[in-house]
Amino acid sequence: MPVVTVDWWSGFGEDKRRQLARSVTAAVVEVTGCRADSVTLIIRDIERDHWARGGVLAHEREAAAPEAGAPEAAAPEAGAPEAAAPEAGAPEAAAPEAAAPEATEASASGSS
Ligand SMILES: O=C(O)/C=C/C=C(\O)C(=O)O
Repeated sequence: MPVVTVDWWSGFGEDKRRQLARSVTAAVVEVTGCRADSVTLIIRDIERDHWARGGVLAHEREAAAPEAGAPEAAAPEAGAPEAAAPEAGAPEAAAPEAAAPEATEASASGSS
């Protein structure tokens, strides 16, 4: 009975929540092999004044650079703003294969 929680900024509408529910559920089913009706998704809308990164509240960061982080301004259909321009310090941007367990398994099976 997998339970997935997504915390994201308030502003996405019901269509986006429905799309997220379908996509996340499909991904969990694909990965685990469980039934779709056993997957629970909890979506929590967080106001930007209750969200801080790097010690700065998001609404204050947005006020300083409005185009930098608002999902509405960054075409949410295309994915998170970070997906389009990963930050230099993000581990997944630096070496995605290093963190993937499949890479280790593939190497192990290939060498035996
Ligand atoms: O930059 C952050 O700290 C958070 C960004 C969050 C979103 O873009 C979102 O929930 O849509």
